Amino acid sequence: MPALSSSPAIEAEGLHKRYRSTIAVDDVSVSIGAGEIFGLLGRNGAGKTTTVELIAGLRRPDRGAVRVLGLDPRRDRARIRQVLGVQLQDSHLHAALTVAEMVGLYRSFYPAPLDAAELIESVGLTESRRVRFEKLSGGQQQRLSIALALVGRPRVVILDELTTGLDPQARRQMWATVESLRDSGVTVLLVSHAMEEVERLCDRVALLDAGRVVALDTPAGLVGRVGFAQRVTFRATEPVPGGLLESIDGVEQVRVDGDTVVVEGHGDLLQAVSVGLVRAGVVAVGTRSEQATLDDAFLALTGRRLDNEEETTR
Ligand SMILES: Nc1ncnc2c1ncn2[C@@H]1O[C@H](COP(=O)(O)OP(=O)(O)OP(=O)(O)O)[C@@H](O)[C@H]1O
Repeated sequence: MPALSSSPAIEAEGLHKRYRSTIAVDDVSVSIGAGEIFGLLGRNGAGKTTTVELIAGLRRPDRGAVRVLGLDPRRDRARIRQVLGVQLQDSHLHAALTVAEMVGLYRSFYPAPLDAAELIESVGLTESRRVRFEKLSGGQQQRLSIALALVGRPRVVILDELTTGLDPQARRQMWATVESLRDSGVTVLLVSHAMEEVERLCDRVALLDAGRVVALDTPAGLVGRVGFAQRVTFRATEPVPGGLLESIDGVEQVRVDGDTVVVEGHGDLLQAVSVGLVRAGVVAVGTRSEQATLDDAFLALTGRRLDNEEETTR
């Protein structure tokens, strides 16, 4: 096998998967470098889970090819199992086994597994180590499935919806776990629909929509495609004179929805808008300023927000 540093850890080319009438994955190609944290971000049903199942060798693509550390995940199953850790949504684990028993069982599959007590502690399950899987909360089950993905010291890890259903503290703990994986050179493929998580953790992100990669870049690179950098929102106590906001330096777009005004643009927008309103004698209340986010990038690229509740907003 060639030196890992010079060859991608994961290479998928032209992946295609159809379930009856649904095209779940449509010509997806990604090349993920060793030691990278790579995010697959998209709405529910975008094809994220199917894509990682194809990469992990759990499903057969209709077309396309996959290599993980130079191995074919479907042909080289035994070797893949030693180097690839997979945590999928809805893992069906043995309901009657306790946390400690499950970790013990999985440790037996690997030549140099992680220390059981340390692993259980790292996912915050020490107090629950004698609790059976079926009695764990959803968040605890999820943390156990992550521990089991890591137990064999994999060089590549696939994590599907890492922190869905976890409380904020457990979520931060999981993020720290992923960051320490990266620090030790492990390649992480992270599936998520939580943009905050992706923005914080990922070196690069593929935005997936309706089975296709619509953009692939660093989080900052994706946000840079939005067309504006800042958004200022306020409520006007009286109508804003026509053209006033549009004439302010840096303003790109103005939207008015009832008494709420949204201004998008570049530079020190908050300062510029505030000064412009004061000069015109307009009193603004509830003013807030935000940076453009991955969600804005997703909206700009697909016309829909990542958040499934909110359909097209412009
Ligand atoms: N086993 C299956 N049989 C039929 N259709 C499927 C199957 N698995 C997924 N699909 C469909 O394929 C599409 C992609 O699903 P997939 O689970 O890969 O998306 P996802 O982005 O992971 O979504 P989620 O975040 O909801 O898991 C969806 O339309 C889904 O309904």
